[in-house]
Amino acid sequence: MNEITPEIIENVCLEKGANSGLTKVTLTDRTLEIFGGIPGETADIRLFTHKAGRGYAQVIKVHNPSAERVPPACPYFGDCTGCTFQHISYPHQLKLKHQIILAEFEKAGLDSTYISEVIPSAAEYGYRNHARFSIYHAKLGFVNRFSRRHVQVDHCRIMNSGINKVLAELQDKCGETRQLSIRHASNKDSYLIQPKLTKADISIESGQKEYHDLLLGHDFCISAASFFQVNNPQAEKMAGLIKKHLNLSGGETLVDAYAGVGTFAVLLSPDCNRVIAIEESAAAIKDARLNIAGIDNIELIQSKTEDVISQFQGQMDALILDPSRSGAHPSVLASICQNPPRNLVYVACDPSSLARDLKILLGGPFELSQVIPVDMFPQTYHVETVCLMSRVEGK
Ligand SMILES: C[S@@+](CC[C@H](N)C(=O)[O-])C[C@H]1O[C@@H](n2cnc3c(N)ncnc32)[C@H](O)[C@@H]1O
Repeated sequence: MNEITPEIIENVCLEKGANSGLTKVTLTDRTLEIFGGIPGETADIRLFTHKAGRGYAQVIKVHNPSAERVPPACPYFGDCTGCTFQHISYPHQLKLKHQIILAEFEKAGLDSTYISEVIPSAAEYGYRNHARFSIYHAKLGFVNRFSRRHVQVDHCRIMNSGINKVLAELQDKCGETRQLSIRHASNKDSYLIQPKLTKADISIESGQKEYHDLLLGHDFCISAASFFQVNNPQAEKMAGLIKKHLNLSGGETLVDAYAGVGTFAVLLSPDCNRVIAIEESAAAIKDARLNIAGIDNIELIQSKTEDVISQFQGQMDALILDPSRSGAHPSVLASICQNPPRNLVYVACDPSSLARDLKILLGGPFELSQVIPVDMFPQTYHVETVCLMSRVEGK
């Protein structure tokens, strides 16, 4: 068990931290990770937890604010730790995200010169179409990741206006559940609340099995259990980057691995002869079946990518890999290296597993064209990365 302590330590110098958006303080007996700081600042910090020479603390007073420090837009920032970067100017957030990817590349011994500037999100706030609230005594909010204290949140600045409307409606009324997922389309008047709420004072409909949203004008059905990109305009930009790199001329076979509800398969299908979309989740495949209605060149395969990718040896002209945070299974990478498509795009939400997987692909028959970070998640340290690769001729 961590020890909870109100200890305050004054005048510590904040150093560059690990890649979780936190700064670091090195004391004689312990190293602390610090929320709310910027490297180079001197600050007073309040200790949350410490154990075995490690711990977490939060900035409570800054003595020499960085030029990049801005007032957080949200009154909950710090109590709520969902956002880690609200105290940092948006251009500097982008620089930090660039550095996070660069650090992972350097750790893995990869050439970081391919990493371009981070593509900013036009909306710095109000961009998210999906919220997962924790509930305590009927109140919706988030759990502070260090103190584990529940923080009631009446308005979340990074969620879209639809989610905030539902939040206002449901605040204080959700005692029948501990978690609540609210998804609200960015481009349609469609929403989903799970689980179903049954209390008499709740007038809003809940328990929807799915909702719909538009990406590049295409209607996608998304079930409660299915993944969908949380920042629509950035997802559209990402699809554009992938399309440009794959440079399809209509005759190719594209494999979309980790396909979700068919997002990239659908958006790129007009450019190919055949699209094979592989996805393990039954819910996402069910959605994808609806999403490809009327498109006759997409085949859906419900399977783990590692169990089927080798079946397409010699058939793949182009490949999209968009795995979850843990990255691609080693056997997927081995299979791709054995039978390389001409063009490959790896979309990653975790820079560390990306670097690990790139090491294998670039040690094989691929070369990097460009690594393009896309800011899907302003105000947080998270970053999406689109890696554009091609087969090295003769390899
Ligand atoms: C980051 S999401 C990407 C989804 C989709 N490409 C999109 O942009 O909406 C990763 C997807 O991979 C699926 N997945 C996770 N592990 C998998 C595996 N081993 N094989 C196939 N799909 C998997 C998840 O269910 C999820 O839908």
